[in-house]
Amino acid sequence: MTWRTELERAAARLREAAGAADEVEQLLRDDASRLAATGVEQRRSELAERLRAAAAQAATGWLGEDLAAIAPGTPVWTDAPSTEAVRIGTAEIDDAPAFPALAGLLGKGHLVCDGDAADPRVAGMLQSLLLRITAANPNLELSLVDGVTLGQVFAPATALVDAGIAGPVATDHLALGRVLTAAEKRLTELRDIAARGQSIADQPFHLIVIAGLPPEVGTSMRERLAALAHAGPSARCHLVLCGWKQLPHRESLPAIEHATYLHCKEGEVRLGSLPLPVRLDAAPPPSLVRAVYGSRAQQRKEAGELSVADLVPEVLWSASSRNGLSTVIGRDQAGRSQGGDVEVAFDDATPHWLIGGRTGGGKTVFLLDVLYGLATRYSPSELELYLLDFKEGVSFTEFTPSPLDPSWIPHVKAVGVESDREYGVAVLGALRAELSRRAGLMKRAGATRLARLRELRPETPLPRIVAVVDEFHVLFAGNDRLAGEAVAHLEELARKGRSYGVHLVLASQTISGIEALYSKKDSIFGQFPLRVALPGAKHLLDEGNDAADGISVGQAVINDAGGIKGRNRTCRFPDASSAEDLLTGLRRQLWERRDSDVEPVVFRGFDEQHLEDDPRFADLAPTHAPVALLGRAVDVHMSSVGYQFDRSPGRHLAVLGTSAVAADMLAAAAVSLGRQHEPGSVAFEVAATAVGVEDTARQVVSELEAGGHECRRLAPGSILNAKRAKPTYLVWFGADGADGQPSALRNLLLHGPADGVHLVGWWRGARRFLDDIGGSAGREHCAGVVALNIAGNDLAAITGGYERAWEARTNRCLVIDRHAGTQTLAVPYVRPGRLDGLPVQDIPGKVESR
Ligand SMILES: Nc1ncnc2c1ncn2[C@@H]1O[C@H](COP(=O)(O)OP(=O)(O)OP(=O)(O)O)[C@@H](O)[C@H]1O
Repeated sequence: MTWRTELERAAARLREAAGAADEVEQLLRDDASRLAATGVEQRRSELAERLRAAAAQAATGWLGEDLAAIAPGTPVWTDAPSTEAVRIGTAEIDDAPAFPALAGLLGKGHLVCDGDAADPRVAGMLQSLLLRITAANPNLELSLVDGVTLGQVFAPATALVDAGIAGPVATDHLALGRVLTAAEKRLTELRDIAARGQSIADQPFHLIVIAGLPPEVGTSMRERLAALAHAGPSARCHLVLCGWKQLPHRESLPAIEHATYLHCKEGEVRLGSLPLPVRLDAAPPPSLVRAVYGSRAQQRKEAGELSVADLVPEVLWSASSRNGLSTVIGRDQAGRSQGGDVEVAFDDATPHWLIGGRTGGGKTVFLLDVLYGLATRYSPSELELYLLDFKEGVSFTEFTPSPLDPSWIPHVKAVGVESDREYGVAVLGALRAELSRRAGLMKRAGATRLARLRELRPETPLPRIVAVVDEFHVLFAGNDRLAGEAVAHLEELARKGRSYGVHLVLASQTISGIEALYSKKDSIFGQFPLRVALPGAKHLLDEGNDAADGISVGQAVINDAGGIKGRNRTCRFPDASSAEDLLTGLRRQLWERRDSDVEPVVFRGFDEQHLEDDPRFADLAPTHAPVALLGRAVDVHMSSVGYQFDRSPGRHLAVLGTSAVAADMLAAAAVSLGRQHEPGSVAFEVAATAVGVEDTARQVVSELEAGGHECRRLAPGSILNAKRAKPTYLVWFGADGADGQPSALRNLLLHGPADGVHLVGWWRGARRFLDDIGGSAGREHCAGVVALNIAGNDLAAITGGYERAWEARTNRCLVIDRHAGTQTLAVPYVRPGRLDGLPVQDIPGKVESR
């Protein structure tokens, strides 16, 4: 074969590679006549020059220039290149560089090399090729496989892996198998799109770079590779396949179609049928690598992420919740080029959500994103929020007023922070009652859907309700009565909420604990089609759906079909915790638009409750049915808890327990009663026989006197035999032992109410109290009992009821009215700072020891 024929072939290959060699061919044709006339040397150098020029046209800039000559600050390309050729080395004539050796890759075919990355020439070429392709293609997905150097050859590309442009480097045949499976799946998807007549031109190229095959790779995997090579180019999938060589005693290698072959011999590398040896490109300079990969990673980060501001719609409160609620939550990596925004919805298809992730996995941030997204789209007449958090933390406090910022999110009706299980159950119970109310409304209106009811009853506010329960598994802790109630409420809400516009979001670090506890798992959790798996989520997606295994903080797998495979969307969601100023501004904006000044109820498990803050206390006025205010109920609205006095038998009140909180409760009772009587119509008597109550007693006296009441201090020995000429409240701090006159006490309990004489007393010992009132026979004579730190058994002995389940604990009391048949768990009224000042052993919660 003549030199000229060879070069013509070379030109043909160049054209194949670059699609730009027409010109080269033309040049060769034009020169044919002159070639004969001039010397070989000159002809060679002329041709080399022309080929150099043609190659420079076919592969410009990042694709063709000498990487060592490119400045690190050179920008990567923002538009896809118009040519398919990429330089892999330099063709040499007589050991001197002649012109760039190109291969057609993205948009064209594959590059196959019999050497692998264990050969430094191949390693260098791979590194420079990867850099060129990355710098030139803004829309690229990479899969990196290295079965020969354990990923070493791709170490410079770590930034691409971190940014999600490349998957983690596959170093064994199993990982290679996963890469192939994913590529085959993508291929099918793109082919389907194309088959529907839609363009795939704006889909990213997928380049699989195999630096060397893992040793275990067998026939079937080689055949899969060949099949992928066959079908790949039409679906924008290309291969750089190194280490593709016949092994001794193995069956023959399948052919790789659409490929340019690179043969690495001992001292020489040949590219396709180019008649010249090729010196493969060396590894690029590290500074260039850092600059290119860093800037691509940054671009990917910016393109793949929504900011918190992107969660907010252009116009606030303009959406209708008639058919459901939805908000954007993040951006989908794969769908980036098509916008890729991921929305989540509460609608007929996904009425309830389940969110899982390990501690620090981003649950709180995800919830904040969702809640701000919803609260900015829907007005409070379209959406109400109930937020419960069972962990120690501050997740939802930002929706509520604080001393520094009086604003709140107007959709929020109730927030539980470090909630009691009782509070959680109370909120769920209230939502269930709302469900029933809506069911009644629908029946009467003849509607079967919320949307229809809203049409028929436009005057009735029927917002959708979203209840978020963070760390919901706490509700089930204990497997007791409360857990049973919680399950019953959740089941009902999950089953019927869809029809009535009540939606649940349950978030937890794990649901495995609950699975073990409740065989009803399927019936409950089957009702939660939307699954949000954050890093470390366990048992949230179907078995075998491992989409959440590799995600990092800030990413979520959203699955809208109960966790089944094939319905995952992995997205990035913005970090609300880093946008405090923006969120504060938003909260203010929403707050200023509110049409009600009713603040959300905030239940903070460990907050003190004070009588002075009770709106009911401020409204007290003289009445015939006075009520001693004692605390705030652990219910949705934290309603005030009182004990009513009238002239029926047994209307006395005993506060039981060693805690000093009892003295404060007596004070709250006395002061609130004082407000409900005209001065002079009743007398107050105050006895302080317990140690350490003198201050409180004195304060009660002075407050009652300030209210115009007659108020007598009684000394020990004279407490029960004082003459009472008018209705009287005997407020007794430390009634244990009945001042040595148990029979006088029983007499007072028995006959007092008829004359308007009532005892409001504190007994430190529960059994002492029972003895003083005459044992179980005397129960009927004191209908009001407040349990502080007393044991459940003792309480049951006093009431004759079933209060054995009572568990005394910090800052809680049980208010029992035996006549009304009520038992109310409450937070007792205390003097401000009381809990801070109490020694630990005196805080109610420590059951008295006997
Ligand atoms: N989308 C995100 N982007 C970047 N960082 C995030 C993102 N989400 C969360 N983080 C980071 O992770 C930290 C923990 O997140 P978050 O408080 O939401 O976790 P959590 O799952 O609620 O944890 P815990 O249950 O322990 O409270 C945040 O302070 C933030 O720094």
